[in-house]
Amino acid sequence: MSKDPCKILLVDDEEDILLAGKLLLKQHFASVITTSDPYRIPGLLQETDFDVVLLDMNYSTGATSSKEGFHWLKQILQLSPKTQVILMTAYGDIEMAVRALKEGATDFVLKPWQNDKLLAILRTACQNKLGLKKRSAESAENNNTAYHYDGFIGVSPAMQRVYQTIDKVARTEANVLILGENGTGKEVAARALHRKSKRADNAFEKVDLGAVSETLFESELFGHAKGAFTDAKEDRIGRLEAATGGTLFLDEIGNLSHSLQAKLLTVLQSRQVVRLGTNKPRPIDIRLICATNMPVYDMVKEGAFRQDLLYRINTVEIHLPPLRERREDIKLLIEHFLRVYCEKYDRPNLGISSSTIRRLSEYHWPGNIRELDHAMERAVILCDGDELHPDDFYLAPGGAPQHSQRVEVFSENEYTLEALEKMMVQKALVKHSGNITHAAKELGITRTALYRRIEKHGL
Ligand SMILES: Nc1ncnc2c1ncn2[C@@H]1O[C@H](COP(=O)(O)OP(=O)(O)OP(=O)(O)O)[C@@H](O)[C@H]1O
Repeated sequence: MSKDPCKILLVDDEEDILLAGKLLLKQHFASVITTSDPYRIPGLLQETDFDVVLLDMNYSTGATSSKEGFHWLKQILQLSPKTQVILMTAYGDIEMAVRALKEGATDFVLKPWQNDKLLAILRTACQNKLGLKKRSAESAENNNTAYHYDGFIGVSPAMQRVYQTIDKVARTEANVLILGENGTGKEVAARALHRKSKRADNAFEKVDLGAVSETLFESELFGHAKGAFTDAKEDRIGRLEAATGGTLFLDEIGNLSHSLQAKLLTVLQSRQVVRLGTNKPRPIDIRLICATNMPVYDMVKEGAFRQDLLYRINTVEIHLPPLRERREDIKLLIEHFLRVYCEKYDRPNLGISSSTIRRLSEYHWPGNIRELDHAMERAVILCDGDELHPDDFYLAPGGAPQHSQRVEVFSENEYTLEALEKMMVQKALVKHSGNITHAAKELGITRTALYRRIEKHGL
């Protein structure tokens, strides 16, 4: 899973909240800073251009008035007007939260938070902020936009066709199916479609169907009433309802089992959901975007994917070409990621030799742009000199998948759980030529869990 390029500041006087928040958020966002002292906010805002501040409302012992929260909300908006502020409030403080929205907060979240709800709110806030940043950057440097297109970098004819299709369909309500290998930018395309649509001011709700278990599917997508099942402690809105007015992005739709395909189809046809444990249909007004790296048309022929569901979701199709089929974009992407990581890791003098660019352009990038992104980040971190050379990249000769060269052999003494886990992950990646979905399936874990392990073991 790719991290949102978003910088978040979490302010709360309870250390437990800070720890839980940091552990959750750093899996999904590029940078997460926490502080228990609100008086540090002005200094931290001066040091870092935070995209979002997640702010508790009360700091003094026993305080419940939220006066401090309002004070800090005002301060943040004065010091950094584009920063999105999300307030954390206790249950029952809804009136106060509404007042805070009027005073400039972007949104609020109830404590204790539900992880997926918090992540959805933060993602939307990040998109708002990044959209603002992008718009002001675009007007400031028009000369540098020739190869940029709403989150994409690339000038190849294949990408120009993608941009044209996005421009044509974004403002319609057509359902869009985005096809392409892992890491080719399917989510980037989905977000661009949303940002350019009439629904841009409403939610962009992403559901990774590869990561939702069969048992939780209905409650996650359709919601549930309190008591609908043992763990249903309170009423909960589903992701489809949450997307109402906006865009629902169903990622990895090819991974859906047959029975879940039927359930999803029923909802899409009727345009209403019934929360688990209730019998009241609720209308949903969504624009649907789906994506997959699976060969859905072959799957239909084999009976693994329902044809009627495919016809419902593929009004317009967008094919994202693999990087090896648009090599003219590789140099631009290398230069882009080099700029990003030199800034991130404070390496202003680091460059790249033209022979290295040539070598990287010849490689076949089975993991596409995500692999190039990670390779550049790793190289910038590890390079000791002022110029990146081919040796700074762990690329296989002849362009074979990167993972194939890197399976290590463990001796008996090294059979720790960690070592075994690393070995299993490597083996699965090699077997499936770096295809994350297939490797995750073989390992019996979600794609998100696999990405986490790849990061953890530095693969
Ligand atoms: N054309 C592009 N220019 C710049 N960055 C890109 C481009 N395409 C993709 N990326 C970046 O590459 C990474 C992978 O993109 P994204 O998550 O959209 O791919 P995906 O096809 O949805 O992958 P998966 O199928 O594995 O979910 C992200 O960090 C994204 O920002």
